[in-house]
Amino acid sequence: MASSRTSWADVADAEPAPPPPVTTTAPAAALAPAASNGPARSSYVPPHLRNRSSSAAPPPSSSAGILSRPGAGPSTFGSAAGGGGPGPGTFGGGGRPRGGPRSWDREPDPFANSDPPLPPAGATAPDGTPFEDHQNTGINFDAYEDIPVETSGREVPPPVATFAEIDLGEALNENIRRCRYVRPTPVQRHAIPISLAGRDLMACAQTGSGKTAAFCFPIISGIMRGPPAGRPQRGGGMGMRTAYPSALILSPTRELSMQIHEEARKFSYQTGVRVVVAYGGAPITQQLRDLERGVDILVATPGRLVDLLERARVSLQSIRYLALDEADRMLDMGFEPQVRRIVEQMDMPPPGVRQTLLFSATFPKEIQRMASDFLENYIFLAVGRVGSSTELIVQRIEFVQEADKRSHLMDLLHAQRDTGKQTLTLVFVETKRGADSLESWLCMNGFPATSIHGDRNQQEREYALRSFKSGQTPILVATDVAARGLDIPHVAHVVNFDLPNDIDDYVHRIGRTGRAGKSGLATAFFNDNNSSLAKSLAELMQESNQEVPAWLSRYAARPSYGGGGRNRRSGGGNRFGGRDFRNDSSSFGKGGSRGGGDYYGGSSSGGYGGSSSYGGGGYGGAGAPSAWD
Ligand SMILES: Nc1ncnc2c1ncn2[C@@H]1O[C@H](COP(=O)(O)OP(=O)(O)OP(=O)(O)O)[C@@H](O)[C@H]1O
Repeated sequence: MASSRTSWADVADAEPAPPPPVTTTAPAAALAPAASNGPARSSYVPPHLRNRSSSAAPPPSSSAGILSRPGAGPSTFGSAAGGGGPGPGTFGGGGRPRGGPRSWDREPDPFANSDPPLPPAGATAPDGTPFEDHQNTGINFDAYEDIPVETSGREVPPPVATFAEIDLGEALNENIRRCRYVRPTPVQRHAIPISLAGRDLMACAQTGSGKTAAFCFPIISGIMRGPPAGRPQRGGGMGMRTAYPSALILSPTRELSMQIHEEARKFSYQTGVRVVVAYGGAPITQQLRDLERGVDILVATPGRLVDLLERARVSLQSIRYLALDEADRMLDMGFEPQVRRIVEQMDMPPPGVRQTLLFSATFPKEIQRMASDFLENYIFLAVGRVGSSTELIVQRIEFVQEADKRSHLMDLLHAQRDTGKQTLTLVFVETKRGADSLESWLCMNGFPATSIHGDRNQQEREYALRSFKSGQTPILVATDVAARGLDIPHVAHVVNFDLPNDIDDYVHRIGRTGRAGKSGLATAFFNDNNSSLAKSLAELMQESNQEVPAWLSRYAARPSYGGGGRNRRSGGGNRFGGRDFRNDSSSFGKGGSRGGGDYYGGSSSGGYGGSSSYGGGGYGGAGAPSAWD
């Protein structure tokens, strides 16, 4: 892998470069406060200088200082110092912790628990080969080489082949090395240059293909180089302070927000960029304290964010970057009202002023159309077919009657145990009650299991996830609350004990295995109750080069099966939905009516929002505020 080493050598040897010009399209209006820095502001070090020694820090009137963020004004930037706010150094401004520019030395090391421990740069493996060759063991980038890529939109920036080709900044490059990322994945190759060029992006790429880094890297890099964020200032009443993040990353579940936060903290380690997470089910006081220390990137679930906005503890007026992970989920019926409220009805700068990045593995056309309200002159990127599953996942569909499911699962688990390999198995069920009961039954039968669903409190959910990840309980029974985004190493087998109603949910569920180039196995129990999924399932399997059982093809061929429900693939003439909806002459434009076209809506109660498995602080069951998380 000579090319990999080359890219790392390039990264490692790079001289610290002077701050390059800001490449985003954020408006470059003059930053008035820069000229009137008071004493408090003199202690402020912009993010792009925070990874340098204090002697190297130029005065605030550097190139970054002539740029403004949206909504920035004298009252936003630094007024805390003069207006009864904290004194010098109390709030480091822009999220930098207290103290001088070297204060990141005290930043907890997010790589401390790396498993195995990270060897020093340049270390060699026992066989004498460079360590880089052994990093991310099992990553099979060749699996991604022939992947079809579609981009559309005006003036699409070209992709890159290595991280060294992209000027992300020295500190971020060092963190990429610490993460042991040798080469960008395909979605990163395309998405990072597009985002760095300041363009809005709707990106679709298969599960486990590195989308988190694809949106985090440009955001962190842009914040490091861009104008300083506003410091927390009084404004919330009762002497409370309002935080002004520069970037907002929204995700649909608490666990996914926590995971993105952990990832983003690694990527931004020692860059001076501060990442804070806010999600429901956890005490808000700690989150408020974190926000008061300053925040550049806020990762949040919609419900908790609305709470913080209503308490005036967060303002979105300084947002330069908005990212929606699992964007199709965030814009479907369950979440759309809250997301619109956050993005359109609060104080967030409009599209074209902020930069908006939407990512998911699935992107139904109707959701694309809706998403276009949030974007301006955007680029559509599809890496692999939209909504397809990776060929790295071997999919097996077995015909199992409801009454036989448990014994069938037991057979699978016994067979797995007989191989002697310690693997993690994720079992998806439809209901919260079903999850509890299957968990107990497995435990009674000698298979250590735990469960995660919306009726468990947050502590229990987090404990379950930790216990599963560590292998202490190698079986996790889950509802769809665990279907999206979670990146759990060593999940070798996903079992769809109950199949979902929607093929996209199936794609996300099985995507918990076969990640980052590793292979995985997904087994589904199919019976007459799942007949409406037959056609889309058979199509998906065919497309992923999987063997489709003859009986499933027969089910799929029946005219009464597979054509309805929420299975957009079966909408006819629109297989895979892997196209930019703007290129589809039959699509209705911005502002067109909803509910037509190939929307897989069915009834609203049958849509995502109504699934009983999402409830109780998760997605919300029927009638519950789905995103109050
Ligand atoms: N360039 C890279 N080299 C090696 N590993 C990578 C690289 N980029 C990301 N990864 C790893 O790949 C795994 C999957 O990444 P990530 O969770 O971002 O996938 P995703 O595309 O967001 O998946 P999903 O659609 O399920 O949310 C993670 O463990 C991540 O650390």
